[in-house]
Amino acid sequence: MIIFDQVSKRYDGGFEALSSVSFHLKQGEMAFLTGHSGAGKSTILKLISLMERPSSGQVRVNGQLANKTSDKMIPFMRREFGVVFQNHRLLFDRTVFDNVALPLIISGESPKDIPRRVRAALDKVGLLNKEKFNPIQLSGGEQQRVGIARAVVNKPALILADEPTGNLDPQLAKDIMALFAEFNRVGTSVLIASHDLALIARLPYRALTLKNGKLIGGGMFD
Ligand SMILES: Nc1ncnc2c1ncn2[C@@H]1O[C@H](COP(=O)(O)OP(=O)(O)OP(=O)(O)O)[C@@H](O)[C@H]1O
Repeated sequence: MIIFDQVSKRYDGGFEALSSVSFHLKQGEMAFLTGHSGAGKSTILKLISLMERPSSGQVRVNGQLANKTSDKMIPFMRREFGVVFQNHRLLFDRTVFDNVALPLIISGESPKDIPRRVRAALDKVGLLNKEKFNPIQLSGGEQQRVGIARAVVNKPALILADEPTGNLDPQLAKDIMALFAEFNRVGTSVLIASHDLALIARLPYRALTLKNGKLIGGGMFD
């Protein structure tokens, strides 16, 4: 699903955020990406989501070589995955329903299919009864669930999450991880950047560990 082969990333200004990173996230696998602040976790997610290009090495997502993807193809490739952010990035002037519908509208989904798809996504995260609410009326955990519904509404093959439990208390963080595990059980690949080492240690998933831009653990294929 994701292959990094000797990937380095040097930002403008010369700072090397990643040095020769290699790993393979298999189709249907769920794994964590961990490491200290500034270790390079977000850089890896940005390379996968084509927000950044590698300085050297190869990034493959779903068989496609990301280095060679033309700008025109990027929106099509991005439909293959859903992204979950720590701060939700929800639109507070729209309802929960409208927030979750947004990716479908952007990808040109037929309007008659949108309500059914949005409600299916809200059902999966347990928020079917909150579709008319404004996100401001929801708790932090519920807002994060709306963000997850929005990420999965396009039925992506891959979910990328950047510190999805960063603002949540331990019980809510556990619930959110259980939700990701449920999507993984039905075949979705999941990669979660997190520095919550206690939570990661309790869960049975591989942890790719970064230190100063180098992968120091979990990078082996099997
Ligand atoms: N656009 C950029 N230009 C220059 N340097 C950058 C840029 N983005 C990130 N960096 C640097 O690259 C390093 C890795 O950043 P990255 O955001 O990948 O770390 P991280 O592990 O996600 O950290 P955090 O847990 O704090 O989010 C940091 O030192 C950061 O300052």
